[in-house]
Amino acid sequence: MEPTTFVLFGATGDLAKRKIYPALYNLFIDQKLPPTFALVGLGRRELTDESFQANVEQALRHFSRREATNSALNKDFLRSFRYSVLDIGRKEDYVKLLKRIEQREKELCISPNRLFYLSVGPEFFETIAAGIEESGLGSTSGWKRLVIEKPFGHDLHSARSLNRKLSKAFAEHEIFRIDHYLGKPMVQKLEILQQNPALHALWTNHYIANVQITANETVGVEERAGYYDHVGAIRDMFQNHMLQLLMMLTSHLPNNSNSEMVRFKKKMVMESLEPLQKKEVSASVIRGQYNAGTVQGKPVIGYRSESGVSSTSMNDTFIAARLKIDNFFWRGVPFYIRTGKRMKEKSTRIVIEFKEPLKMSSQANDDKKVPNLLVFEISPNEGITLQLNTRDPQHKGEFKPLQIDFHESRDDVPEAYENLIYDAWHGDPTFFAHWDEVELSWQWVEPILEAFEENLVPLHLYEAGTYGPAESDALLAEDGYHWWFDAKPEQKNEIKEGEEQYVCNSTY
Ligand SMILES: NC(=O)C1=CN([C@@H]2O[C@H](COP(=O)(O)OP(=O)(O)OC[C@H]3O[C@@H](n4cnc5c(N)ncnc54)[C@H](OP(=O)(O)O)[C@@H]3O)[C@@H](O)[C@H]2O)C=CC1
Ligand SMILES: O=C1O[C@H](COP(=O)(O)O)[C@@H](O)[C@H](O)[C@H]1O
Repeated sequence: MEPTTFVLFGATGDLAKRKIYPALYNLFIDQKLPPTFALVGLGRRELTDESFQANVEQALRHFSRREATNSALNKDFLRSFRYSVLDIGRKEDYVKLLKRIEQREKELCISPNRLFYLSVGPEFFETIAAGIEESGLGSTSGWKRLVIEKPFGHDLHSARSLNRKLSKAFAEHEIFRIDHYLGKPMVQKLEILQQNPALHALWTNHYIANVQITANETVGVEERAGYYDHVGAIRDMFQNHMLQLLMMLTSHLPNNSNSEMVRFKKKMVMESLEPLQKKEVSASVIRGQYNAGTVQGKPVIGYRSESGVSSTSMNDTFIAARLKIDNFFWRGVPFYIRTGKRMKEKSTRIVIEFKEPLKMSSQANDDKKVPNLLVFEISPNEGITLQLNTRDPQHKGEFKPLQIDFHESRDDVPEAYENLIYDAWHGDPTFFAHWDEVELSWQWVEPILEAFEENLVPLHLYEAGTYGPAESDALLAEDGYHWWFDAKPEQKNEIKEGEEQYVCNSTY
C-alpha cells in the first residue's frame, strides 16, 4: 500500500467515530495500512491535535470490533493523526489545508497521494470538490481520490447535477461512491461464488423459480427523522443497497472477472430491468409505514408519533417490489425485494428458490413438499445454506429437509468499512457504485417516486414487530410463492425436533 494522506472532512462527526476510525484501526492491527501515512481530520470545532487523538481513541474504545485497550498500540496508531479547522464554505481554509498537508508530506517523506474522504452531508459535496480543485489540493503529482458517502442525489435530476459538478474536479476513476452493502463480506463473496462453475450452471431461469432479497431492520427512524422523512425506504435503502444486491447476484460474471467486467455486467443488469410505468407501479410495489407494536418484547410507538415526524406523514418505512430482468438468463424469474424498519427481526438475506420441488410418494403428506433453497445470510449472521429436500426412509418416505451449512464466526468478520477503505486506498473500484449504475438505478425508481408522490400507491400501515403489511405477502401469493425466513425454534410449529429449516411466513 502506498504512503498516503487521508484527508477526512467531517472528522468530528458520527460516521467518523462509529465506522471510519474503527475501520482504520482494525486495518492497522491487520498490518493493512502503510507503515507511514498521514491523517488530517477536519471540522469547524476548535481542537488541538492531542484532543483530536484523544477523541479518536475514545471512539475506538466504544466502537472497534477489537478491543482498543492497549495504550502503546493505540499511541502508535494515533501518532499519524492531525487536526485542522476548516469551514467548508471558506475558500482560504482550503489554502491553509494545502500548506498543512504539504508540510506533513515533507515531514514524513511521503509522496503526495491524497485520499479525500467526505464524511459530511451531501449538500457539501459540490463545495468541497470545488474547494479542492481551486486551492490546488487536487493538483498533486501523486494520485488523488474522492470517497463520498450516500445519498448520491435525491432523484435522477439531482444525481445527474451532482455528478456533473463532481466531474469538474475528479475523473470517474477517481470517485469512489460508498455503498456499504458492497463492503459486506458475504456480498463480496457473491461476486466470486457466482463465477464458480458449480453455481454458474444453476444460475438461470431453467432452474430458478424466484429470488427473494430482504433487508429487514428492527430499529425505527431513531434520531434521523429530519433526513428520513424526506427520503423513505425507497431512497434510503432500495435505490442503492437493494438494487446493488440485485446487480451483484444476477450479473453472470465470467471466470476471473476484473473490476471493469464487474461494472460492465452490473450495468447490463440495470439496462435489462423491465421498466415500470407510473400508473402500473401499484401492481408491483407495496408501500408501508409502521404503526405502534412490539419489537423483540418491547412496546414501540408508530412512525407518525416519532419525534420530528409529521402526524400526517405519508413516508414509506417499508417497500416490497416485484422486478423482472428481461435477459437470456433471467427472463420469467420474478425477483422480490423488500426492506423495512421496525420489522420482526434484523436480517439481510437472499433466498433462491429452485423449481420443481421433490414429489412426494402417494402415501406421504403432500402439504409438506418444499422446494430446494439456496440461502445467503448477509447480516447480522454470515452464512450460506443449501437446503435440499429428500425423503426419510425411516418415516414412511416422508419429506425431510437436509441442510448443508457454512457459517462464519462473527468475531473474524471484517466490517464493511474496513473492506471499502482498504479498496479505496488501493484504488480498487470493484465494490463501489459506478456512476452508470447510480444513474440507471435512479432512472428505474423514478416512476415509483412519482407514483408515491402522487399517492397512486396505497400506504399500508403495518404493526411494528411484524414482517410488514399483509399486501407484501399477497404480492408473492399472486405468483404462487411465499417469503422465506429462517425458522427459529419457537416458529417451527410444523417441523420435527432437531430439524433446521427455512419456512415461509405467509398469511395465505
Ligand atoms: N452516521 C451514519 O451512520 C451514516 C452516515 N452517512 C452519511 O455520512 C455523512 C456524515 O454523516 P454523520 O457523520 O452522521 O454526520 P454528523 O452530523 O454527525 O457530522 C457532520 C460532520 O460534518 C462537519 N461539518 C458540518 N458542517 C460543516 C461545515 N460547514 N464546515 C466544516 N465541517 C462541517 C461536522 O463538523 P463540525 O461540527 O466540527 O463542524 C461533523 O464533523 C452524511 O452524508 C451521512 O448521510 C451514511 C451512512 C451512515
Ligand atoms: O444505509 C443505511 O443502512 C442502514 C442499515 O444498514 P445495515 O448494515 O445495518 O443493514 C439503515 O439503518 C439506514 O437507515 C440506511 O441509511
